Amino acid sequence: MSSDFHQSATENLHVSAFETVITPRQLKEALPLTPMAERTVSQARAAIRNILHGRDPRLLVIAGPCSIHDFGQALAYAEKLAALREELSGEMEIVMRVYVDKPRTTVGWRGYLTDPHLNGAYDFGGGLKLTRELMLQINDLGLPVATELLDPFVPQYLFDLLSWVCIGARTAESQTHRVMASAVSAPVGFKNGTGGSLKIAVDAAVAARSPHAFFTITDDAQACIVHTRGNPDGHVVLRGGSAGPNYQADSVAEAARLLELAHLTPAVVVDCSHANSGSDHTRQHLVWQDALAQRRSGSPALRGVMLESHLNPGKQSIPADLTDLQYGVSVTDACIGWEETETLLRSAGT
Ligand SMILES: O=C[C@H](O)[C@H](O)COP(=O)(O)O
Ligand SMILES: C=C(OP(=O)(O)O)C(=O)O
Repeated sequence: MSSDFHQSATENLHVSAFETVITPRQLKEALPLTPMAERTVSQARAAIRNILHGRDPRLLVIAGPCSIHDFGQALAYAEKLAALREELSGEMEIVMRVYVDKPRTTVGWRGYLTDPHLNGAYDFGGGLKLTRELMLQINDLGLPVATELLDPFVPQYLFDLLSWVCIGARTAESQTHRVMASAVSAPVGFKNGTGGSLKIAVDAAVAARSPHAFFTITDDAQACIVHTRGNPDGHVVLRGGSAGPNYQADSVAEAARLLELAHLTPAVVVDCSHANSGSDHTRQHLVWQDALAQRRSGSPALRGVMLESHLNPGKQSIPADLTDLQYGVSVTDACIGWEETETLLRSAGT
């Protein structure tokens, strides 16, 4: 940890340390994209684009833990999901949620990327290495990876490994995130705001479609300005809001209408969790079934569904003694367990 930073009467008054960290180039040289991972990402991005733009009738399914907190458990989940992805590939394009950077309503554990040891040590360098290794191994299984884009410098380290990216409900209105999304090589879904505003998500997709310029770092961690071309694959993720759920047909139709008005492809993903389930994992199946019924009744805009799912159902608080953690149970939002995940995914075609 370096304490060598400039302090004057007007700056760094609330800072205790600056700490240098591995550069994007060093991380990518230590853990390079494998040929298999490159194939997984390229093929999944193309498939997801085709689904979003209505050229592939299959369902996009983004399933996985609310947050990753254990490497081995994440990989055990990935192995099961990779097998199911293969089996159900005629009906759906399955992508795994590998969410490592968590936005908190106030405070709380911020995820595997920033605090991989779950102990408040904020070992970002370790979190970057573990996350890249995990995402590589999952891609090497042939299973594409999805994550939430939260921290502005993370894309340089990890985004060659991502097939689908989300801007969450707490940041969809943020210009910083919208302009970053304009640079992302994968399709980006924008959640409606926590208050329920659909306009926030549609405005975000409109903003991200345009070219922008913003501050970031190069692969060598040199401060730079990146000039972007704009992301043509922005879409909306309905996650409910403080007034209640918004997965129903009228909300999907309204989202599609607003996207079309903005000259964007009317592509909508329904999140079965968060405010659509009242954060009650035992209600996710109701949203899943409703979304599938909408598709069966011919709703063309509903192109994808998100599930928060882990090896075991429910959630747990992070205990003081980490050996007390229950195996495969979420440490953030409650998830459905693997058994129910498998049942729901298999039921999609019936
Ligand atoms: O998806 C996860 C959570 O809903 C989000 O990170 C907010 O969590 P919190 O309200 O527990 O802080
Ligand atoms: C934080 C998440 O969702 P939201 O932004 O909808 O709260 C999430 O999907 O992990």
